[in-house]
Amino acid sequence: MIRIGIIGSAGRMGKAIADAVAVAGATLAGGIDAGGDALELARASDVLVDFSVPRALVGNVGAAVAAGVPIVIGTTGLGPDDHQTVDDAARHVAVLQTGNTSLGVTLLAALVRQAAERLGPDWDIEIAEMHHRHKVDAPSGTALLLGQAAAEGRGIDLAANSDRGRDGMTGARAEGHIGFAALRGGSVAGDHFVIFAGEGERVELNHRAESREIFARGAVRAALWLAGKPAGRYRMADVLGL
Ligand SMILES: NC(=O)C1=CN([C@@H]2O[C@H](COP(=O)(O)OP(=O)(O)OC[C@H]3O[C@@H](n4cnc5c(N)ncnc54)[C@H](OP(=O)(O)O)[C@@H]3O)[C@@H](O)[C@H]2O)C=CC1
Ligand SMILES: O=C(O)C1=N[C@H](C(=O)O)C[C@H](O)C1
Repeated sequence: MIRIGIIGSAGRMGKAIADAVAVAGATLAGGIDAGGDALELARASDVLVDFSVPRALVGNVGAAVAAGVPIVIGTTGLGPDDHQTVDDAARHVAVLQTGNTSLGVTLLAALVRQAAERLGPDWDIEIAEMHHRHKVDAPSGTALLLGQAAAEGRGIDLAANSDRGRDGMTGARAEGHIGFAALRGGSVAGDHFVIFAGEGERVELNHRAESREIFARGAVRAALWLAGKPAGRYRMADVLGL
């Protein structure tokens, strides 16, 4: 049986993942939180699942590489340096990094890419998201993942064509940009809205998470799929065959 080690095990997602490991009939190798020994956990695991905080990424990925075990990274709020860290690690072990492990969002990203490509540059793209009051990063990892899908569909660079929050005298909308808006409140597990606004019509593609269970189930599915895979950077679409 495949042994899964959880980083961020006492957190909201860590607890949900532990439940999903049991449901999947896999073995829980253990879990750590702040101050825990990631290398010790990695050595006891066949695969690591990291849903913690961005500042722990370098140490967690380093432990995976040192122990030679694959790692699923679900932590969001990652910056360009973190993505470089992930790319470097993927030369040594199998790494799957994603802002959303759910089946629904993985499909949504494919639909968004297709819509952006087919509708063309005259359609403005806006991405809105709502999450629970405890969430610390914005825009959500999922919103950025969906923005990246839209940018790929359009053949543009997301970082150079984003509006991340408008306030005050912003001027008219920048042509071709992808806009992001973040709402926070209550216990919302994660809602995402991708709006294609054209002249006289709109196309809206949405996803609503009803609980964290969908992310946890997807994370465990990804971990079981990743265990034993050769080094490389993988995506949820690879796991789900989408
Ligand atoms: N990809 C996806 O599908 C999803 C991703 N997420 C992302 O997962 C992450 C966690 O979310 P959530 O569970 O809600 O957050 P929580 O704040 O509930 O949990 C985070 C956990 O990480 C632990 N932690 C903090 N620092 C470290 C460290 N240095 N090493 C190891 N563990 C550490 C915390 O422990 P302590 O209390 O000791 O500080 C805590 O238990 C977020 O980035 C979130 O956006 C969430 C849902 C789905
Ligand atoms: O912090 C959360 O809760 C979530 N984080 C992920 C994100 O940033 O997109 C995924 C999900 O939406 C829940």
